[in-house]
Amino acid sequence: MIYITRRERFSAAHKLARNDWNEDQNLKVFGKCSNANWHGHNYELFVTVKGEVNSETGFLIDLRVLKEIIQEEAIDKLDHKNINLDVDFMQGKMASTEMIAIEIFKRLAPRIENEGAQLHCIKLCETENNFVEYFGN
Ligand SMILES: Nc1nc2c(c(=O)[nH]1)N=C([C@H](O)[C@H](O)COP(=O)(O)OP(=O)(O)OP(=O)(O)O)CN2
Ligand SMILES: [Zn+2]
Repeated sequence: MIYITRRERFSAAHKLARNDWNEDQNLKVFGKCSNANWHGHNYELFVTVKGEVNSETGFLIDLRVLKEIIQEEAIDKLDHKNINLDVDFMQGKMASTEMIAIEIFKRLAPRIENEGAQLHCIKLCETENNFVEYFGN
């Protein structure tokens, strides 16, 4: 079993607020990230894949293929977008780092399985101080 990781980056806008809560409730829970305070982050995404090395190619997965999958399923959808408003797979969900990581995992896992490997972890850094890791369960 070996692990390989590809890093990508995207910039996106968001806010943290529930439509079914009033301004005070949102402010209390989400603070400066809530209500009218749209703001952006330069996210860093680490996609870690696991599996066996193919003895002929020496590859677990071709990193060019992994790059293409991440680009199509995540970066094209998220980069320079408003996560709350523009991103189809985030509709009806909080635009938190946790939820974005979970949704990215769900989108990438089947594509990576088609390549004969397994998605191990999505690590998503929202700021230089805050990141989440999701392992699929
Ligand atoms: N559990 C979560 N909590 C918070 C999330 C999140 O995604 N999951 N997100 C945010 C906000 O998006 C906010 O923009 C984070 O910014 P901030 O707190 O300013 O983070 P910094 O790392 O830049 O702040 P420092 O105080 O300098 O560490 C809030 N909570
Ligand atoms: Zn934020």
